[in-house]
Amino acid sequence: MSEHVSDSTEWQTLQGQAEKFGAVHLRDLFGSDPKRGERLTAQVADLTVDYSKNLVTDEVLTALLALADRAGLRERIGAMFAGEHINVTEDRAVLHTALRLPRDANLVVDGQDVVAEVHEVLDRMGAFSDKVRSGEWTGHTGQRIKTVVNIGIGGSDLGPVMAYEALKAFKSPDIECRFISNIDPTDLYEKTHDLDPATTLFIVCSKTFGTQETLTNATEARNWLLAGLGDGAGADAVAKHFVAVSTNADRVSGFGIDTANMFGFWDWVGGRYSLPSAVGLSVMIAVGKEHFADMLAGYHTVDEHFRTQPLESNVPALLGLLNVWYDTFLGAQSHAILPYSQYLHRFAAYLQQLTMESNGKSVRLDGSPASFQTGEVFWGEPGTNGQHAFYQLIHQGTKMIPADFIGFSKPNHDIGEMHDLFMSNFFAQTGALAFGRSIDQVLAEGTSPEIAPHRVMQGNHPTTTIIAESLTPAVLGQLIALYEHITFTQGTIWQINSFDQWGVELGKVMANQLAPKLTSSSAPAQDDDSSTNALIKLYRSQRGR
Ligand SMILES: O=P(O)(O)OC[C@H]1O[C@H](O)[C@H](O)[C@@H](O)[C@@H]1O
Repeated sequence: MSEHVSDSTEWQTLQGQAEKFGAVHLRDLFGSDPKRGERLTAQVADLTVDYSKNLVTDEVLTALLALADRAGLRERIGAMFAGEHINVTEDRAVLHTALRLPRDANLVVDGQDVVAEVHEVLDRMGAFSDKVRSGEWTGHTGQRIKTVVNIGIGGSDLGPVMAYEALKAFKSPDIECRFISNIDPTDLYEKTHDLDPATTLFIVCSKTFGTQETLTNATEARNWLLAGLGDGAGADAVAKHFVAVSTNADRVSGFGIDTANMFGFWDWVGGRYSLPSAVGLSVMIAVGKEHFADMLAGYHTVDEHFRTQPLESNVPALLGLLNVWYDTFLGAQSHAILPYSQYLHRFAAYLQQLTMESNGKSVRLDGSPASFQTGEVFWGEPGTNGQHAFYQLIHQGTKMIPADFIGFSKPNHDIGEMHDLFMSNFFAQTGALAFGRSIDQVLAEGTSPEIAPHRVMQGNHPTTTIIAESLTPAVLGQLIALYEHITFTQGTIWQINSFDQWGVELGKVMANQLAPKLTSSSAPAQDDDSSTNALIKLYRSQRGR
């Protein structure tokens, strides 16, 4: 580990291959190998992954696998699953994979029986969600809960809201979930103004229980609840309408939530990896503990694949290596996530935190600056909406944007011919992106020579196609674990710490320092830079301060 992977001969080999890669076209790669599509398709759990439309030759794939060996990917995978403190800047184990171990597994880390603790919390979550779903858990006035409002941000929001939306087809018709994340008061207002406090349960979800946005929203939600319930509502009412998810029991009780109503997790779960922990409580209440268990089992099958498969058939490792190829060697800046499923409409947003907070780093584990490009910008929208918005730039723009197309053979709701039409777009797009339309084809269609260049599509745009039979809780867990391990693979090659997020901290500190200058009419806004000073002055004058 002391040596830099970027100084290795394997790295240089890939640089050499990248330099001559401009001449390679997917048309030729498919033309010279009629079985490429089948050959470069792999299976992980229920996911069929066709990576044949990527800009790689067998030579490049071999070189990428050699790079993975050089970076010690196998050993790093082992270290993560064993609970070694691979998050060196926080001296923590990285054990989100333990959250989905089956009950009969064994894992003792730092003297802690991890599996027993995980299942103890899962059991408490299951019992609680059963009570809420059945109506046995009632609010202050004795009415059953109709709306569960999760208050959290970042990893304490994006996972739950994504999974809740993704699994709508599996949710109880009697319970709706809402998610408040932004400290913008309009978020709190919009999510609560039409609710009845008597039938609303808040889950205050925060790993640290120190996040300004979440604690402020939770305080105002408590005010809203007590005001709405009226005279006599106090600590007893809060106990009926507020539960907490956190690693910090002291702060939870300091906030006024009984720790009997707290669901814990551990510092070895990063926020962006925390959906399968108690952070998923809102999702469990919505879909039931059995479906939640199916989701965890789905995660686990991909975890086991990643842990045990040789790298040449290890799907998350291969896709992670492809991302390194595009990003570091071919200079791609971004990566599109294009799910052909409306239920996955928050999936790209979820992956943004997972991938960009993990791999948005420019310093290596040994403290030296990374001398190459790391983490890509992840972005995307569900097909076919994206087609009518930004696909033009992918098809005919000047940028290389590798894209993941995620689709399902069976829809959760089948209506007429709609799903076949939907999926015909899915298949058509990856074909058009790969093979394009030549000038000869365009002219042969009768287009005038002046217009023809505008209608030519160069093709050669890389895509990966991921298909499952249908979007179930298990498949959702598999998809998330796939991307978690892709992210891990990239971070390992780059020798960065994918599990800290120091960059986020500065903004938090500065916001807290600035807050008094916005609210106090006396404190002059003078000690910041001239731009910030002027902006604060404007803000204060518009607020009448
Ligand atoms: O769950 P919390 O402790 O409230 O943290 C919420 C979020 O806050 C941050 O600033 C981190 O960058 C995220 O990784 C985290 O998910």
